Amino acid sequence: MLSKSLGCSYLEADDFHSQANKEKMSKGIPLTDEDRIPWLETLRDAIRKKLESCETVIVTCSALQKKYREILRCADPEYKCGDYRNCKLKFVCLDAPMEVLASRIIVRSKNGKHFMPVSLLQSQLELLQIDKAEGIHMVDATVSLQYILDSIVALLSNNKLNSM
Ligand SMILES: Nc1ncnc2c1ncn2[C@@H]1O[C@H](COP(=O)(O)OP(=O)(O)OP(=O)(O)O)[C@@H](O)[C@H]1O
Ligand SMILES: O=C(O)[C@H](O)[C@@H](O)[C@H](O)[C@H](O)CO
Repeated sequence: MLSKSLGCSYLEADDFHSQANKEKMSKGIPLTDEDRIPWLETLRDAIRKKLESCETVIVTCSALQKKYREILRCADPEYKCGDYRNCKLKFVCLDAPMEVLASRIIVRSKNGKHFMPVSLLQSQLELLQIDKAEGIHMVDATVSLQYILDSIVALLSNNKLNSM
């Protein structure tokens, strides 16, 4: 929705998972760093290609930990570790309480549309770690999709990302 509204390209991180990672998650087994690092590196390389051709790209990704986001930030060849403000990659966190996320995942898995079972939600939230210094904007994800879209477009057009 956001990429369409901006007229830019879009990458969904789940499309970069290996079959083995997807099978593991569908069995309710949380991924480890060993599983995640090659996945994040492949996604990083895909983002880098977009940046090299001066494209804007929207990426949706459960980049739960700072160290995972650091891998993605390296898609910007000029990124210097910790220099979040000057990094070309900007992060927005779609924030919702566990119960809301759980009910959405349950509906989605009932439709057979996704490999992610609700049993993995707890382990995902336990990993979620955001350092204030990263300047990541939290966007309320309990509201309508249109309102979420408008909030992110406003952050982008006011150049507010990374300026907390
Ligand atoms: N603001 C919203 N209001 C109502 N339903 C929503 C909203 N956002 C997402 N959903 C629903 O929640 C489910 C999960 O959304 P979606 O697949 O976009 O999440 P995601 O962030 O990509 O999740 P994951 O990281 O697990 O892939 C979908 O069925 C979607 O329709
Ligand atoms: O790092 C991980 O454990 C995975 O990337 C997960 O976060 C799922 O793929 C995602 O939540 C479902 O979309």
